[in-house]
Amino acid sequence: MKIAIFHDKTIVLDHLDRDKYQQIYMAGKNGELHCPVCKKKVQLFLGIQESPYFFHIHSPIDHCPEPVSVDVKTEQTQTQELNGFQLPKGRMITETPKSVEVFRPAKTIEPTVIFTKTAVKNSLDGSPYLQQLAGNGVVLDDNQAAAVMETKGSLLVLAGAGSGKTRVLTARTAYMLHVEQIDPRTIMLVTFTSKAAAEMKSRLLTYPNINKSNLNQLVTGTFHSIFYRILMFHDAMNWTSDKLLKKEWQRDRILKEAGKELDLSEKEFAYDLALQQIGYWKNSLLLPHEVQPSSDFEEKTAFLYRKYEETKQRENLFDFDDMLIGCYQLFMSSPALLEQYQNRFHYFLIDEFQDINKVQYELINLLSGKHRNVCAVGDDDQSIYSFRGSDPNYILEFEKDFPYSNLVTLEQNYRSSHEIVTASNSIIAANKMRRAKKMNAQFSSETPPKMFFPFDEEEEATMIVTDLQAQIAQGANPSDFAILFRTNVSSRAVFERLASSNLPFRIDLDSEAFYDRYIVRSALSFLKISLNEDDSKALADILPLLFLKQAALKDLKAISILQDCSFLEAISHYKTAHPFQEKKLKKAVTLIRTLKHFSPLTAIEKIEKDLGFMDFLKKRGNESNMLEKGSDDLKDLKVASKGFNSIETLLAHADHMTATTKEIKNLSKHFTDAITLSTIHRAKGLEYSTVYLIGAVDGSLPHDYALDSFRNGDFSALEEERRLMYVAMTRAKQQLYLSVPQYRRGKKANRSRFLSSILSKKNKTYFCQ
Ligand SMILES: Nc1ncnc2c1ncn2[C@@H]1O[C@H](COP(=O)(O)OP(=O)(O)OP(=O)(O)O)[C@@H](O)[C@H]1O
Repeated sequence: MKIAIFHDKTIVLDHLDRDKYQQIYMAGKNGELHCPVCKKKVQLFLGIQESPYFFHIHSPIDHCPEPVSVDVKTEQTQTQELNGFQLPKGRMITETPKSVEVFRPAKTIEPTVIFTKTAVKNSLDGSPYLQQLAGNGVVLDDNQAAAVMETKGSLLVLAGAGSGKTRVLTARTAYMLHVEQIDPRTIMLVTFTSKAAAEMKSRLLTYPNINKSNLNQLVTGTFHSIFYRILMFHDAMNWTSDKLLKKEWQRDRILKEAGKELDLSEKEFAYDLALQQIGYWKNSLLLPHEVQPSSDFEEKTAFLYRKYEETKQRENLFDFDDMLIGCYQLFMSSPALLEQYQNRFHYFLIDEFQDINKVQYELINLLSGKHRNVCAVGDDDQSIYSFRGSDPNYILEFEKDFPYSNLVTLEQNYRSSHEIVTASNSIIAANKMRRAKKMNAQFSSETPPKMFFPFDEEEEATMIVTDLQAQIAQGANPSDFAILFRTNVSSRAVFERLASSNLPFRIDLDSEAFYDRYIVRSALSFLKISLNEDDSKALADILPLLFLKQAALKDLKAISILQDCSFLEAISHYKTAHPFQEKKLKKAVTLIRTLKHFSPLTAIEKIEKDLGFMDFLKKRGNESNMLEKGSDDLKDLKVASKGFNSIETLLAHADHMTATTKEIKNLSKHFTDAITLSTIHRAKGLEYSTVYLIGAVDGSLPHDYALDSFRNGDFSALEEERRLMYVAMTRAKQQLYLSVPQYRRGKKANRSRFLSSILSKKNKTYFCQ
């Protein structure tokens, strides 16, 4: 049914402005929509699989006939007869749509190549042990078997997405232990996470002829855990765990202390980004005196880096990066010790080699100096950690440092359908810096990937949650689904929609809740103090935005007592050395007072423009976090605020969401069957039956900062973004949905430039924006 009644107005979907769909959807949820025929409650279906329609809440099968077409130009006076039914009088809210935008149905991404199952030879005659493994369900194809059995000399296993890296590494270890009878103490097996190491060990235990005592002698773990053990063994006094700066806030505290010397504001300077930059320098083996800053931000950060290292040294502390640098320095300063370890380790197996950084690479280079038996397993197309110092060049130029090494390429993708694999292949093929390879799928699915076109982030969230609800109602398990996004902040709308549904979901947020973010909180504090002029927390939050120091807080409180006025009023009496500033403060107070009379969106726009929030953000400039810019937070807040009629309801919602985020962060760890909400980075190595990738538009994926670098002539960041899209797409086994919202952060968005390669010529015309 395409017609419904909203209060006394008739809504005809085909004539409804695109930006109103979400509002009407919410009206339906709130019981404000009615059937024009039977007058019972209806809701708007806003999903991915079908175009929107109204449905009766209590009977999914519409029993009322659709009234015939409505003449939208007719101004209705009393009543109107439609198909024999009387429709309520009243004006239609949709007579002339503002925009010509119509709902675009989801688009199927047809594969460009027809599926032909590649005959995969399972190398059973190669080795009786591999036959035994196959008997145990661990079948290996020819290339996998080669990667398992080539144990002498260095080997690069270029393993495409879903090609069975883990299976290969585990089988290779078993093969070395059982068939080649290699002493487990001479093998070092490095994984990307300690969970991966534990999983590999427990899998190995199920393999024939592998016993626990053998496994216990194997040196396994992450780079950090392995090299920390070496340090502890040789210099336990200086490396006890109580000296480790485990938490980010501990490192942050040292940095902020150092920042006082430069008069850097705790709130305004992006200390999180500075910590990340310091980690990058350390992982690239750049000591403080070797850093060559290329911007004002880097200059300040280089100063903080020097101070940070001095503090650690003085207080005898260390951080995670020091574990690797410390070990590297230990080997460099003690050739005898290095030789001892070179004699000890004969074999190195390194997983996720594409994410190796300089210090890790140098350590392996040093330790393998004698035997050169390095087996590196990785996929250059999945290198996504350059901000931490990882560099795909190590995999691209492996043969340079390990001459005479062998290469095995794993191109069978056992995870994803042919339709997903071909789409992913087309996308990644556009990267220049990569080793050529092409994945082949093992099965075809009935359901090729789909692109869908929500109006904006809000509708995107609604459409996904509607789809999830339908699929779970039909028997799918919540854990089959993942919703992936580029940055934490882009998960806001979908988080909110899931939180108000009854679907179980988990989220691994490594940042604060959206409404707790500095810029968002500050903007909301203006609204709070407008409602309650004595809100001291809100007062403290807005001071930097009024270009006042925190020290002013005490004075303002004193003024409010002495002059018996509110905290807000006190600002207008505040004396500074500059009359022009005092005048500005007075004007600001008048403006803040008026905010409560506006809608949340208008009020935020006033904060942005009339209160000089935008100037503040500009001044913050490149010190703000590159990835999650403050000005973007304000845009996101404006999108979120559109759904609220009053400032009170927006503020209540923000409080509720902040509390819910904390609750879900804690609770969701215990959920075993839940939908996953995750950044693409965190989803690396994982797989799900169905993946929804949100925000497949320029500015989101690829991220704005990569587009900026590209404009400045550097294409490497853009290539990393393309790899991120590739990683996201290849997490899906059966079904992949790419969301291309038409508006993002209140502005018209262009579909991600990466998608061009999966659109046929016809489709390209269709998508021209
Ligand atoms: N020879 C094989 N036959 C059938 N299934 C296989 C084979 N090898 C691996 N698989 C299966 O394929 C899936 C993907 O394997 P795995 O997770 O090891 O891939 P990966 O190379 O680590 O992927 P990615 O790098 O994309 O995370 C797993 O479900 C695994 O059990």
